Amino acid sequence: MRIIIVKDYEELSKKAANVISGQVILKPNSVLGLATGSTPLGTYKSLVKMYKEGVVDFSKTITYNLDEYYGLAKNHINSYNYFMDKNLFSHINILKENIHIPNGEAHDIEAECVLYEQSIEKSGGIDLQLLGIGRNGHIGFNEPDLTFEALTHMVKLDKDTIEVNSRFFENIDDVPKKAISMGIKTIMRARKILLLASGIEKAEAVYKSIKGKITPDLPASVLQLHPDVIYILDEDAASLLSRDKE
Ligand SMILES: N[C@@H]1[C@@H](O)[C@H](O)[C@@H](COP(=O)(O)O)O[C@@H]1O
Repeated sequence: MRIIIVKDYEELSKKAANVISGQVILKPNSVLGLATGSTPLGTYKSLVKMYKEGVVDFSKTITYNLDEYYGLAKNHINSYNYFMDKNLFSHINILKENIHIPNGEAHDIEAECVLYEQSIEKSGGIDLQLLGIGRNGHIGFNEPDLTFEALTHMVKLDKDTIEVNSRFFENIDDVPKKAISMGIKTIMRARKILLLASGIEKAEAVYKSIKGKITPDLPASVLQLHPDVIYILDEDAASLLSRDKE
C-alpha cells in the first residue's frame, strides 16, 4: 500500500488526475472504475483540463461506475448518471458506448447486477479503480456489514449515508434508501486501486482502513489485502495516521 499525503484538496486532485491520465496514456484502452461524491470532483476537473490541453485522449477508454441510486431516472439531477455526465463525460472524448453505470431503473435488478459483472469481465477487468470513502468506511455503497459483500448487488443505505448524502437533495426523504453497487469482490478484482480522502471528517475512517482490523464493519479495511493500492490523502484526512507514534 502506498500512502501519499499532500497539503490540500487541490494538490490531491492534481495528483489523482496524474495517476489516472498516466494509466490512460500508457494504455489508451484502459478500463477505469469511477466514483462519485464530492471528493473526485477536483480530479475530474483536472482530467478535463488535461484533455483540453491535449495531454490525454479518452477515445479508447472504457469506464464502469461504482454505483447508482435505485429508482432514480438517468436524467434525474441527483443520479450518478447525471453527475458523471455533468462533471466528466460531457467534457471529454469518451465514446457513449464505452460508459457503464448500473441502471437504477432496471426492472430485474438481479439480472442487471449479473450483466454488469459480465460486462466488466468482457471488457477485460478493471485496470484502475478510483474510490472515495464514506465517514463510516464504506466504499462504493458497500456499507458496514457482517460479511464482505461479494459482487454487484442491491444495497440498503445506512442512516448515516442517507443523512450525509441528503446535502445534495432538497429533502432527506427524497434520498433513495437503496442503491446498486459494485461489491467488495468487484472492487478487489481491480488491478490497481486509487483511494482519495480529503478533510478531517474522513480521518477516522482513513485511519481504521489502513491501521485497523480487517473487518466488514469497516469495508475499506479490506484494501489492506489488495496488492496494489494507492491512498492520496490531504493533511486533514491523514491526521490520525501519526497518532500511533505519539
Ligand atoms: N457512493 C458514494 C461513495 O462512492 C463516496 O465515496 C462517498 C463519499 O462521498 P464524498 O466524497 O462526497 O465524501 O459517498 C457516496 O456514498
